[in-house]
Amino acid sequence: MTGAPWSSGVERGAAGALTVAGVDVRDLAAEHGTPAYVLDEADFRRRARAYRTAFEAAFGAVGTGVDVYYAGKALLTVAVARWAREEGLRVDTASGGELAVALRAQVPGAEIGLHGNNKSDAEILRALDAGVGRIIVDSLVEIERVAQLAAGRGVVAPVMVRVTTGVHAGGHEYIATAHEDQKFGLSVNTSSGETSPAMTALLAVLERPELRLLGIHSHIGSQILDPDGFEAAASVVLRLRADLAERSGVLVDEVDLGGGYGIAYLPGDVALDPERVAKDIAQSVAGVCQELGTSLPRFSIEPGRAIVGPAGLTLYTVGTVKPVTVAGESGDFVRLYVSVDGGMSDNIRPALYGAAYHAEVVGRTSAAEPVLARVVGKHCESGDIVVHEVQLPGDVRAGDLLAVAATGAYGRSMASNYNMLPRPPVLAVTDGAARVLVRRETEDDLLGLDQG
Ligand SMILES: Cc1ncc(COP(=O)(O)O)c(C=O)c1O
Ligand SMILES: N[C@@H](CCCC[NH3+])C(=O)O
Repeated sequence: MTGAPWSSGVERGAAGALTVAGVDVRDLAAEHGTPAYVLDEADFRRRARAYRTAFEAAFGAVGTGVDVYYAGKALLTVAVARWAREEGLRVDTASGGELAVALRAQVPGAEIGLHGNNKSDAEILRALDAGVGRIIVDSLVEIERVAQLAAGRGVVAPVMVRVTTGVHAGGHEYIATAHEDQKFGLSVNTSSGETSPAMTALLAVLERPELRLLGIHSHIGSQILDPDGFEAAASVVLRLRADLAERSGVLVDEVDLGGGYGIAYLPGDVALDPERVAKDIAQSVAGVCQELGTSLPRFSIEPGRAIVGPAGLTLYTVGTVKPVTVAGESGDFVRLYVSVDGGMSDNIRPALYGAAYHAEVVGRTSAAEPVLARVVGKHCESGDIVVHEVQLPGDVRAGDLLAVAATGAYGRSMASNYNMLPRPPVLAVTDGAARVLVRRETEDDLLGLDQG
C-alpha cells in the first residue's frame, strides 16, 4: 500500500484503519494497549525464506553451499528464534542472554553461533556446554581464553576468527564495523610490514589443539544499500584465506560474510534485493577463488534487520499535539509536534543514529490537509524524537493511533526503561489472530528490581 515500507500483510481495511495480517490495529490497541511492537509473522518467514533460497541458489550455482544465520541482536524472542529455524535458518547470538533464548527455542547448539568482542568466561562456557557450532573469536586474548576453557571442559572449540577488512560500509559511523579505528575484529592490515593481527590470530588458533579453526568471519556494517562492500570484503577475506594456506598449509573450509543488508525505512527507499545481491556476491567470490587458484569455501551470512525490520511496526497513541513556530532559512514555518506514549525508550535509533522513519495515523482515514509534523516521545529529553519529519493529517489529535513502519529490528532489542517506562509488548499477528510473544513490562517488574 502507498509505497510505504509496511510489512506485506498490512492493508487499509474497509473502515479506514490499518490491518496487519487481517487484524485491525484498533483491536490490537484495545486489547493490548499502546505502545506495542507488532510483528507480521508471515512477513518475517517470507523474508527468512527469501534470503535462504536466494543465497542457496546463487552459491549453489557457483558450486558451493551457504548457511544463513538469523542475527538475533535485531530481535530475539523464543518464537522468533523458532520461526527462523523453521524457515531453515541458523541463529547468530551476541551474548549469553541471546544464547539462552535460542536454546530455550530448542535451536540445536550446532546451529548457533556466538559473537562478542568481550565474552565472559561464563558465556564461553555456556556456549561450549551447549555445543555451539561456532564461537567467533575477536581478539588474541580471547583465543587463549577459549582454548583454556575448552581444555578445562575436555572439548575442542570450533572457532572462526573475526577480521576487519578495512571496507567501510553502513548507514552510520556507529554501525560500520570493518574500518580500523573501532573495537571489533582483527585487522588484515599489513602496512607495518609485519604479520597482520588477523593472520597472527589465525595462526594462533591453528597452534592450539583445543581449538578447531572453521574459518574466517567478516562483518562490515549495517543498513548497507550498496552491495559493492560485501564483494570487496569477501575478496579481502578470500585472499587472507589463501595467504593462510600458503603459510600454514591449511585452507580453511568456511567464510562468513556477516549481515548488514539494508532495508526500506521511508516511502521510496529501495531495499537490497536478496536475489540480486546473492548472485553478485556468489559470482564475485567464485571469480576471486578462480584467480587465487583455491577451491571455494562454504559461506555463511548473518542478516538480522533484513529479516525482521520490515516485519515490525510500532503502534502508539497520540497525546499532546502542539504547533511550534520554527525560524527557517526562508522564513518562519510551523511544525506540528505530535507526542506519543513511547519514544526513545522503545526506539533509540533516531536519537542514536539520526535514523529516519515513516509514520501514519492508522486508526482512521482523514480528509484533512497534510501538515509537516515531528513525532516525539514522552521522555525528558528534547532529542526524544520518533520521526523527525513526516506529513500527517492536519486534524491529528489526542487519542489517534499512530504507527511507525519498519521498526522490527533494533527497536525492542535496544529498548530501555528510561524515565522508568515499562517496555512495550511484542505481539505477533498471524492469519487474522494476534498473540503476545513478550508481555508488556509493568511498574511492578521495574520496582521489583529495586532493593530499596
Ligand atoms: C557480527 C554481526 N553479524 C550480523 C549483524 C546483523 O546485522 P544486520 O542486522 O544489519 O543484518 C551484526 C550487526 O550489525 C553483526 O555485528
Ligand atoms: N543496532 C544497529 C545495528 C547493529 C549493529 C550491530 N553490529 C542499528 O540499529 O542499526
